[in-house]
Amino acid sequence: MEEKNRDITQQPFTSLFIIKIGGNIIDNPSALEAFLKDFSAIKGAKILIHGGGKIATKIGEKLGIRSNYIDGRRITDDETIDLVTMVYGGLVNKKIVAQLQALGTNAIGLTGADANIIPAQKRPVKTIDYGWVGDVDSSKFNVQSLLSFIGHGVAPVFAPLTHDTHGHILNTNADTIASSLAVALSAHYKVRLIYCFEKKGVLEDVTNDDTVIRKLDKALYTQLKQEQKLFEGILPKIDNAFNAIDAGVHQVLIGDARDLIKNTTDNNEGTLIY
Ligand SMILES: Nc1ncnc2c1ncn2[C@@H]1O[C@H](COP(=O)(O)OP(=O)(O)O)[C@@H](O)[C@H]1O
Ligand SMILES: CC(=O)N[C@@H](CCC(=O)OP(=O)(O)O)C(=O)O
Repeated sequence: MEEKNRDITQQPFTSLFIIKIGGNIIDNPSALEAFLKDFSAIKGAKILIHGGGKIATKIGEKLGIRSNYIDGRRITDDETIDLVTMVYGGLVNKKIVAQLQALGTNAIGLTGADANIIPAQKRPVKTIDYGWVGDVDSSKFNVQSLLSFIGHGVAPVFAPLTHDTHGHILNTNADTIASSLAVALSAHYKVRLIYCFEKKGVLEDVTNDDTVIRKLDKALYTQLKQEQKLFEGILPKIDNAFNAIDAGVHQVLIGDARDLIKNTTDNNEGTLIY
């Protein structure tokens, strides 16, 4: 087929890096700058998903909006959804996109509402009312526009926001968006999902960066949880990582944002989930 007639949404089965960056890095300007330089240097298809929970909490405090979390999910009432829409969809997303443009990477900032890429369901109230929090199902994602951006060499940058298809923005955990996008795009690309944070990987001893667990399967995960060596944010991150692997994502890694370049190669650092 002639190149000019090639349907760019029909991708050859090549590699795609889906990279998630968390709040501790975003909140540190020099760490973020170094990370974005490395992200820019990655050749080929790539998507960035950012969090920003820490920044939303800080700005909320200045505005008199208190943050409450249950099981790692922010209780998102009316004023909190406005707060996170401004912080994730505006401040954080647009600053990252502008920095990437300055580094020569053509990026487009998106929420899940844009191009209807991530329709979500407001979490039903059972014992806890999470408010405007969205649960996602990767089989409902509309990835055609994403494929088109990627096919044109544009890197999508996602804020952790989705929508309920009835006009409301929903707050969705960034780790979950990353794993679900990885699943949705695995039909089109060989996906490597990389969770970047401030530690070397999943650690046997959280206070010692020399104790990286290089390979983590479910049996070892269960054992480490029983030994109480894993707690807080790393637990939902690992759960999301296993969900991705179970749903056919080629590779999932949890590692240090500073090791991003190494973690795009087979000579990776960090923790490989399998
Ligand atoms: N064994 C462990 N190895 C690595 N991190 C751990 C471990 N146990 C608990 N953690 C905590 O999990 C945190 C990562 O989760 P989180 O703060 O949600 O990251 P992010 O905001 O980057 O997504 C680490 O900063 C660390 O405090
Ligand atoms: C529902 C829910 O909890 N959403 C998260 C979204 C941000 C996030 O995931 O940020 P990090 O990756 O930096 O933790 C929140 O508002 O904190």
